[in-house]
Amino acid sequence: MLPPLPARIQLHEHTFQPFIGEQEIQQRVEAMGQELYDRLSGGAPSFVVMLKGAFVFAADLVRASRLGGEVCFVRTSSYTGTESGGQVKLLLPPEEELVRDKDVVLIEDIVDSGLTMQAFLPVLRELQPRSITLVTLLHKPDAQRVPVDIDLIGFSIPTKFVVGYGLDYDGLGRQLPAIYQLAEDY
Ligand SMILES: O=P(O)(O)OC[C@H]1O[C@H](OP(=O)(O)OP(=O)(O)O)[C@H](O)[C@@H]1O
Ligand code: HPA
Ligand SMILES: [Mg+2]
Repeated sequence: MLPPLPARIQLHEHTFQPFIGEQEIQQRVEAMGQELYDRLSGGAPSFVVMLKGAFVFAADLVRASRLGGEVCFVRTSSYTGTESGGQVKLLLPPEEELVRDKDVVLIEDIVDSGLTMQAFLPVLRELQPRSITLVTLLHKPDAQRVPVDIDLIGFSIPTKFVVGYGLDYDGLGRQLPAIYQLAEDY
């Protein structure tokens, strides 16, 4: 038998405590899938998944949406520990033919400072998609430093560092099935 999820998780030097449970996440993602289906009128968009953080959310959301279309992956990186370095590196760019003239559903795990989206959205727009629908599982409204137009938000959360369900702290914690938050202030 598998052990239950622990009430405290130690990643590197920090302790994390339960924040959003597996069931609550699954229920919200199912509802988001339904909303996405309605917004796109059951069409066939291109899903663009932001690696690495969005890989778990995207896997659940694309299935929950019942939509057609292709899935592609891009990768950006800007975080060390709990801080955005401010410099957003594009490590894997989008496939042009999956963006040009397509309805793009951009899947993010979190919009925090907004700097990743501020850097990446112009890259996407340059390829002239027909439309962009930005979906994020998590949003930290009080931490946002630049404006970002988000079409669909799973959970608005306070300004505390979180891990799990794809999100990491210095590479660790992505495979946790629930979302945990930093137990201490930072
Ligand atoms: O709004 P922001 O403050 O820019 O933060 C959001 C971005 O930060 C994280 O990515 P990260 O750079 O950690 O790369 P990762 O997805 O590989 O973890 C997260 O996955 C988002 O893409
Ligand atoms: O709170 C967070 N947790 C993990 N990765 C992140 N990237 C931006 N904010 C966060
Ligand atoms: Mg990260």
